[in-house]
Amino acid sequence: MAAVYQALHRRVSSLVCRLHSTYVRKMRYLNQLKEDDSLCRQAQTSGTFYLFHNLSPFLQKVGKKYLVPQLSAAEMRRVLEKFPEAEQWMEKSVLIGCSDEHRPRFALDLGALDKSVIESELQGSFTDLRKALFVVDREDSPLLASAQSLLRWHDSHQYCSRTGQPTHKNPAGSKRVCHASGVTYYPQMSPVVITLVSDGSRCLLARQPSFPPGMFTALSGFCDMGENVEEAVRREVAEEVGLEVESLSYSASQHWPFPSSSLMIACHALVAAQRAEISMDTLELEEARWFGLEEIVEGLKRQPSSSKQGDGSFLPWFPPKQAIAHQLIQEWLQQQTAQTA
Ligand SMILES: NC(=O)C1=CN([C@@H]2O[C@H](COP(=O)(O)OP(=O)(O)OC[C@H]3O[C@@H](n4cnc5c(N)ncnc54)[C@H](OP(=O)(O)O)[C@@H]3O)[C@@H](O)[C@H]2O)C=CC1
Ligand SMILES: [Mg+2]
Repeated sequence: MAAVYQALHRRVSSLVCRLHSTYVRKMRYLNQLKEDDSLCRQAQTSGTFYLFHNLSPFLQKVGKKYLVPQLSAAEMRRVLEKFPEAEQWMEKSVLIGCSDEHRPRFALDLGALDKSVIESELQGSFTDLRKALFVVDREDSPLLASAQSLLRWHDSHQYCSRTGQPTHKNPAGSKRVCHASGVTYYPQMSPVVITLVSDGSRCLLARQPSFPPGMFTALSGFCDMGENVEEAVRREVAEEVGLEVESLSYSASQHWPFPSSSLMIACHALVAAQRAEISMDTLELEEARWFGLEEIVEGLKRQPSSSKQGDGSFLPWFPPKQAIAHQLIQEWLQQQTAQTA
């Protein structure tokens, strides 16, 4: 009877499994790898690897395109064989996803090894993430950003903040544990609000002194402890430009790896047109001003390289498509165009 029941159970489970979408099965598999250490160790032998060196991803230039190569476990072993000290280094890798066919993907930072040896062996170069994100294919950018953030988190959480003892990564890299205190540490992101303020016919963009010349973007700021998104938006807009938000709406979110790991929560906010005089926080911002529809259209067309004028000043340009600020500006433009049509 028990055997019949077990067979029936297996049949129902496999039917349920087949009914699940590719996405659901993929997420379940990834979760299993995080929970089951021996399964994850086994997966490392059949997975693919993205390489980093001191947090810079490895890219290959083919013609004009920059590719993000995935190395097989065998290729990884061949690279690591060149460094006797790195024999066990595949264990340092962290799980960053899997293909639809459940081939796991890992990221590994080889920062302590001679980078020129790896670059010539694999015919490519370790490239600063600030450049890499904007030259690789659009679907590769989020992967590089989250892989680097996870590697950065592990690098900066080597010790327990309670005991000072080393912490230990689980095979998937989804947590670190201090054996002395029993404390488990999980990777963290800082929530940041990014807000495109409008007065109904214009939108407000600002620049910090550290931005490249001519670049303007939406207002942003880290959420304070205990704050919700609405409170953070209202406070940041009040602090940075002295305006009071009347209403706001959520647009989208994005993980952003700079300077460490942030969850950017993007919103549109409205201020009253008759109370739209800017009073800028000069400690954080260099310039903050209203932009009309035409100026936004022109700014979106402009490249950083074409923004410099004969007199040395710069015409405004906006963040590239990969940044959520770009999406906010595009949405505002569409809304204005629809209103004026
Ligand atoms: N993807 C996108 O489209 C955009 C992304 N951004 C990102 O948004 C983030 C926040 O924007 P920003 O205007 O600078 O933020 P804030 O307006 O909050 O000001 C930044 C300052 O806040 C302090 N701070 C408070 N909490 C943190 C924390 N958890 N981590 C780091 N600093 C903190 C730091 O001060 P101190 O150093 O004095 O301690 C820092 O200099 C930036 O990292 C930026 O890269 C911004 C615009 C567009
Ligand atoms: Mg700010």
